[in-house]
Amino acid sequence: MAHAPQMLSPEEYLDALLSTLAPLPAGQVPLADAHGLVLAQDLRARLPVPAWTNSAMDGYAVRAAQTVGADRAPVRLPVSGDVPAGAAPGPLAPGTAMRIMTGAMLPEGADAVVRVEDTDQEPGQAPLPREVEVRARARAGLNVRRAGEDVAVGDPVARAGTVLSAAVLSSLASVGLSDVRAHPRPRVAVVSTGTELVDAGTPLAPGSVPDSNGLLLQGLLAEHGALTVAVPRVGDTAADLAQVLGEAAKAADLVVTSGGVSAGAFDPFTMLAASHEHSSGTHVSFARVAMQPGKPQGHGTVLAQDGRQVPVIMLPGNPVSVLVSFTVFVAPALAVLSGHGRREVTASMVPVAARAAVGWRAAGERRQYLPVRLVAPPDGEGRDLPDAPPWVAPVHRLGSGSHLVASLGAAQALAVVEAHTPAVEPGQEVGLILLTHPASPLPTYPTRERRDP
Ligand SMILES: Nc1nc2c(c(=O)[nH]1)N[C@H]1C(S)=C(S)[C@@H](COP(=O)(O)OP(=O)(O)OC[C@H]3O[C@@H](n4cnc5c(N)ncnc54)[C@H](O)[C@@H]3O)O[C@H]1N2
Ligand code: MOO
Repeated sequence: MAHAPQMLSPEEYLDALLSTLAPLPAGQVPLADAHGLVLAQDLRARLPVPAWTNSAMDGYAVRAAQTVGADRAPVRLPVSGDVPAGAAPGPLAPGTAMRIMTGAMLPEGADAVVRVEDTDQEPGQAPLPREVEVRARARAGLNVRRAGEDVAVGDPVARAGTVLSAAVLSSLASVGLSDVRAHPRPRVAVVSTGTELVDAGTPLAPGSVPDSNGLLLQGLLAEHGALTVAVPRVGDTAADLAQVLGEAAKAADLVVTSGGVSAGAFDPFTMLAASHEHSSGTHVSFARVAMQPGKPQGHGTVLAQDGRQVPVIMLPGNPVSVLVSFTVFVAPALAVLSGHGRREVTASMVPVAARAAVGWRAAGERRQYLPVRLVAPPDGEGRDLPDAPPWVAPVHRLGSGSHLVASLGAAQALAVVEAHTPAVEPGQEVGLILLTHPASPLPTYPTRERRDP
């Protein structure tokens, strides 16, 4: 009798997978194309922010000393000019005020801005008045934004490893940068294996199945900032698989496949590994990982038609296994390719705490990853505590069954239950990994028991 090899823990398998991957080489990228990329250099400000001292309000630039007592007895000042945003004003003549707009450069000699509301002038469009009555006392610095008060030239603004978020990009533009060294977005080919697969919406012949994993993986890749470059489908022969993999890998930094990695008599990856490994240039190894779903896994390299060896991650075919395996293995692999450090990537995988609102069956010797939704706390359970852990419930009464694809859309997160947990009891603490785009609003699947036909 064949003995199954010992199972690896998810951490052991992830470690083995990540040790084969390196960040994609960084290049110069215009800021407009860099959203979501990982910065590959430390950056300092080339401009101060604000670039010049300017007004925080629409109003009148003055010398503060000339407004002393204006709160009790209004002070009338001649208006010597107008400063719209973008203008470079001349100096403020002593004893006068200049009308100024928000963001416009403060004239030399002025040290405060009186809001238009604190004068006799109406806010909004109006011709330049000859005089203004100031009705509030301005202290030096009132409504003035000083040059360099946010950052000065040479101040550090971002470190290598920073994700170029919308806010970071705006900060880099403000300090005078136009492009940065960043790691590119990983280009990924998705390969669905299985002769049973047909396009979504195609009338089903007996035995065939709509290809949902292709769409699932393509969407997950987009949600994780990767580019999908090919989505071929292949039947269950090793020769076809080798050909499709080589073609798909051509424009890719990574190939992700689903299906064909278990013990089935027609599983093409196992056939490929057994018979074609050396002639096809495919080098893959398989593991059994102590997780449910997602036990059979594989990774290695495939020979692309352009001669490169391209990493491949092979996921099991069951759809829930694909979502779970993507979250636990592919997402960290993409993070490493994208330029994140391995230690930081593995640290980010630690689940947060949650509580089970209902009980469910655990997964024996395997760690369970169960699709859940966030629910209201059961009556009387810490509803008012601001930092109370969220409560969760399975999206489906059949729990973590790896085929429950139709209810997967209701999942907001995966509950993580350690191996050898006899069962999850109501109120028990479990781990929680939030999904990238949790479903909202929440359907409940399904509400009634069904009898098998
Ligand atoms: N004797 C054993 N059988 C199985 C074992 C085992 O250890 N011994 N492991 C089971 C586990 S766990 C899993 S997970 C599956 C993994 O199987 P494969 O990776 O070989 O996947 P397939 O057999 O190709 O497909 C499984 C299932 O998923 C459906 N599928 C596949 N691709 C798609 C797709 N693109 N879109 C939608 N659905 C897809 C497929 O039709 C099957 O129903 O093996 C168990 N068996
Ligand atoms: O481990 Mo399989 O992924 O149960 O379904």
